[in-house]
Amino acid sequence: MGAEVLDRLFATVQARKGADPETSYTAKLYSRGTAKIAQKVGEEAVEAILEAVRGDKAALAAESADLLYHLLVLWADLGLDPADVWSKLAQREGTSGIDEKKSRKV
Ligand SMILES: N=c1c2ncn([C@@H]3O[C@H](COP(=O)(O)OP(=O)(O)OP(=O)(O)O)[C@@H](O)[C@H]3O)c2ncn1[C@@H]1O[C@H](COP(=O)(O)O)[C@@H](O)[C@H]1O
Repeated sequence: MGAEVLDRLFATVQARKGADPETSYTAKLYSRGTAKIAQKVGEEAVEAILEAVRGDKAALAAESADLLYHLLVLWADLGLDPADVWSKLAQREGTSGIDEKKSRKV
C-alpha cells in the first residue's frame, strides 16, 4: 500500500498549487518558496532521526510521515516526477550498496 499512498499524496499536493495559503498548509509552503520547503524537509528529517535514536517507534512513524509529506511537496515544487525516483530505486534493485560504492572508487 506504501507506493499507492505516496502517489495519491503527490497528486493531492500537486493539486494544491494555486490554492489559498489561508486554507491549505501545502499552498502556504509553496508561497514560502523552495528554500523554506527544503528547510522543512531537513527539520523533519532531524526530528525523525531524534525519535529513532530515542527508540520511539510510534513517534518515528509519525515523524517519517511528516518527512515524506514535506519531501513530496519539495518534489512538486521543483516539478520532479515521483516516477523518476521510483525508477532510480528500481534500477538499483539487486545491486548491493557495498558493490555500488566499490564501483565508484578507482
Ligand atoms: N500529510 C500531510 C501532512 N503532514 C504534516 N502536515 C503538516 O505539516 C505541519 C508540520 O508542523 P510544523 O510544526 O513543523 O509546521 P509549522 O507549525 O507550520 O512550522 P513552520 O512551517 O512555521 O516552521 C503541520 O501543520 C502538519 O499539519 C501535513 N499537511 C498536509 N498533509 C497532506 O496534504 C493534504 C493537503 O493538505 P492541505 O494543503 O493543508 O489542504 C492533506 O489532506 C494531507 O493528506
